[in-house]
Amino acid sequence: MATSLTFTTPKLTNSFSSPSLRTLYSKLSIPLSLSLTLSSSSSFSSSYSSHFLSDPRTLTCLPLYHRRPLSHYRDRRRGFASARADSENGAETTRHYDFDLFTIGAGSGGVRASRYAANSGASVAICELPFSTISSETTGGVGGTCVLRGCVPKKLLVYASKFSHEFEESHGFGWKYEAEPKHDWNTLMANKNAELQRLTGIYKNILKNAGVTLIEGRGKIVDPHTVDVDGKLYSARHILVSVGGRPFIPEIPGSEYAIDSDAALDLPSKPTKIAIVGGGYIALEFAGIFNGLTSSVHVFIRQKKVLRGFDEEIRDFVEEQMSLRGIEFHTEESPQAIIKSADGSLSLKTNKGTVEGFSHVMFATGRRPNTKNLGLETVGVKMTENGAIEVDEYSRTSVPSIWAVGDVTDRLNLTPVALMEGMALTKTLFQNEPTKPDYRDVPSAVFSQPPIGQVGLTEEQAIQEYGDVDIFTANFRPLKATLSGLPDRVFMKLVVCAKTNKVLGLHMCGDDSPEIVQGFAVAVKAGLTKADFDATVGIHPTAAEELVTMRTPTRKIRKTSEGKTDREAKAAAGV
Ligand SMILES: NC(=O)C1=CN([C@@H]2O[C@H](COP(=O)(O)OP(=O)(O)OC[C@H]3O[C@@H](n4cnc5c(N)ncnc54)[C@H](OP(=O)(O)O)[C@@H]3O)[C@@H](O)[C@H]2O)C=CC1
Ligand SMILES: N[C@@H](CCC(=O)N[C@@H](CSSC[C@H](NC(=O)CC[C@H](N)C(=O)O)C(=O)NCC(=O)O)C(=O)NCC(=O)O)C(=O)O
Repeated sequence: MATSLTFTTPKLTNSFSSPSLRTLYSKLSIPLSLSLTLSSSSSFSSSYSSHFLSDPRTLTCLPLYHRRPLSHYRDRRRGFASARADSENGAETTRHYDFDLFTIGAGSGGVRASRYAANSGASVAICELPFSTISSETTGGVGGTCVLRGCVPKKLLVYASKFSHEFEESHGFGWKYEAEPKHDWNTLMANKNAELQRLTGIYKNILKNAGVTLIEGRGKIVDPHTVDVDGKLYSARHILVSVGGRPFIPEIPGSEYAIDSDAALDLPSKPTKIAIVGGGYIALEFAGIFNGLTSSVHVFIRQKKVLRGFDEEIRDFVEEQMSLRGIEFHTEESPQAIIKSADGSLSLKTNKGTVEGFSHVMFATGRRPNTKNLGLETVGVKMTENGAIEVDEYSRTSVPSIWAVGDVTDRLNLTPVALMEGMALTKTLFQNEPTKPDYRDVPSAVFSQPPIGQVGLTEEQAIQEYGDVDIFTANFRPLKATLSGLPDRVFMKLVVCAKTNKVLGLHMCGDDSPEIVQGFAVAVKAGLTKADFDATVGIHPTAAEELVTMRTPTRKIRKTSEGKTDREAKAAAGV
């Protein structure tokens, strides 16, 4: 994480590459008196690129400048004056660059920043490796992790796998089948891959329509304003690194037999029995996918519980519900070796013993920033120990003309956060509006089965930060389970500040949690109180209505005079 950095805040940089001042004024038909005033800022010429001027849509708009009040020009001058400070950043204001922005990596953050920069009038290029479902040093694809190897294909597989539970549920509602429904893996893979091809095409079009130049190849930074793509050099006033991350597999004997999440999304055949190492988002999501598709699933976690960092009750609840669906959890077991038998099956040796007979062993042990061979060390971009690019609050690296967004910075590794960072960067660089991404109350979901949705503080974080909190919980059997006869339950929790009545956190595990929590995240982000929740009428019968009908606190946690919570005080006193 880059929180301890003290880089300077970015200068306002209305920084477009530069046609000559005189030509620009004549094209804009700005009166000489005004142009003289403007020229005193010395950087108006750097405000619009040749691309901007050659765009016919732009030229038809230019006379509008005549009609703008003088204050408009004064405001712009403020921006341009600070653009002069670019020279302090190593960007020569008089130098012509091929592009205002050159982005390396066309994933969520890179695409978002590039197309919004282009929409703001900047000339933009983006480079990306050729498409493949599995990423490598030479393959990637426009769309990046989310679209090609993460959120999207994962969610398609989640949808595929949910049917088996629904078939089971259906019996209690009177459905009978002559034979058990069968799943065809090849159909799923073919349809999923066709969708990925469609999406990468859509993203190429999105870039094209925004006027972004797409260059296929591997980008490498050679100096603070130059990127080499497979031997061809491109200069840019700003360089954005948005290359994301890659799955990380710890080196243990036999790790070459293990698959990662890229491979797990594109297997030639369905696993019969799979070991999944790790207890994070990816591990739980794939455990649900393969369990739903009727593989035998074993999850190995080195902690006592899954999902470190999540609310403790949610951690317990999801593990219990997943176990009830047939997933076997091996807790406090660390992998030591993978052994391949003569029949091709795999065994996983851990600190507690060996489990045999796996067709696949998958590691979901985190992801690492993709910062190798990018030339970052050569130009002096600072990185953390795990290879993440260090950035300030505006996504600026230690080299002033180089910026980074998304997973490569290892801040909050979620697609919507990368989008937010990309948007903020565009505003900072090309809209005269320095903008910091806002990481408060970012909601997130785990598409496990059942899924989790959460926003705001966990109970543990709230106690730490506020001391006195009221906890409201609901743990119930949803209506559907009454006839399905399955042991499915739903858990919900509201964490409320005892002093202000503000809802500090909201957590849910059960069907539709991500969809429900997205809506409630607005309320939490807006700082609404428990009284506001109570004043909202429920929608009946839904699971979500519980969130506005939890009247009595499950527990009230209060700091004692020694600064301990009631709970800690009782534990210390042995009661
Ligand atoms: N739905 C979503 O929004 C999704 C988001 N993501 C994002 O992708 C990123 C990567 O996800 P994921 O891979 O699940 O990573 P996480 O960091 O969430 O989880 C990694 C898991 O692997 C364990 N682990 C790490 N190293 C080892 C090791 N050497 N041996 C055994 N266990 C190990 C960790 O244990 P321990 O807790 O002890 O460190 C942890 O349980 C996350 O940052 C997440 O934000 C991914 C998928 C979906
Ligand atoms: N919420 C929908 C998501 C569907 C969706 O957004 N699909 C995306 C692809 S995956 S999502 C990939 C991700 N897009 C988004 O997250 C879009 C989010 C929202 N629409 C927004 O504009 O903020 C991204 O990488 N964005 C970069 C950028 O927008 O610049 C798409 O392009 N669909 C077109 C189609 O299907 O025809 C669902 O769950 O069904």
